[in-house]
Amino acid sequence: MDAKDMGDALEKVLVTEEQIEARLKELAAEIDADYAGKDLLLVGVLKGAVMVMADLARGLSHAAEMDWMAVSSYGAGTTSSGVVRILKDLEADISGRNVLIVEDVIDSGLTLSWLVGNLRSRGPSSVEVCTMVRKPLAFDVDLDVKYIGFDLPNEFIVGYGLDYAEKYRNLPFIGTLAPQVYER
Ligand SMILES: O=P(O)(O)OC[C@H]1O[C@H](OP(=O)(O)OP(=O)(O)O)[C@H](O)[C@@H]1O
Ligand code: HPA
Repeated sequence: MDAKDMGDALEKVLVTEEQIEARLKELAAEIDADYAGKDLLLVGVLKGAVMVMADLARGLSHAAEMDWMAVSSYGAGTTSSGVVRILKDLEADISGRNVLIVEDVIDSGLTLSWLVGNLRSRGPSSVEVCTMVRKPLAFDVDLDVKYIGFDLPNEFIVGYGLDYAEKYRNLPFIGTLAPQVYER
């Protein structure tokens, strides 16, 4: 799916496919350097992180492992409920491991702060966070995010894994939707 397939649903592109690709290369180089000689387990948060996980992992020289969690913090709408439930847990035992959580977006920060606390309680050597997008509300939460793709304003975004009502995850760029989409 691309902009031409969206009809009047696309409002604007905020981050292009080329910008995402270039930034992921930089982040992969940083991660390779930081974890050189160490074990690394990438933990993707389903479903939104699928795209960033796939592209980031392929950009690494490190023989990192991958595992997945699914948590639910959003209902059908566009605001976080703050209540987090584990829908799918990790298969890996992370005690003594270096864990890097891979996310598509940190918005209110509620999902990540809960997830970091949950994973820390399992005795890993380290827990860090990599996100494609961070939004300003996350500054209000005490969260240390080591790898950030883009800081974007407080607007609802779709594409590159991010959905509205489960759609638009398969856009190669990140953008906003025209207001009429929310009224349909
Ligand atoms: O910082 P927060 O306000 O907590 O929001 C961020 C979370 O919301 C999105 O997931 P969502 O629950 O929409 O699930 P999805 O990845 O399956 O779309 C996103 O992937 C993050 O996990
Ligand atoms: O802006 C967003 N878009 C899609 N999903 C999200 N989950 C939190 N914030 C967002």
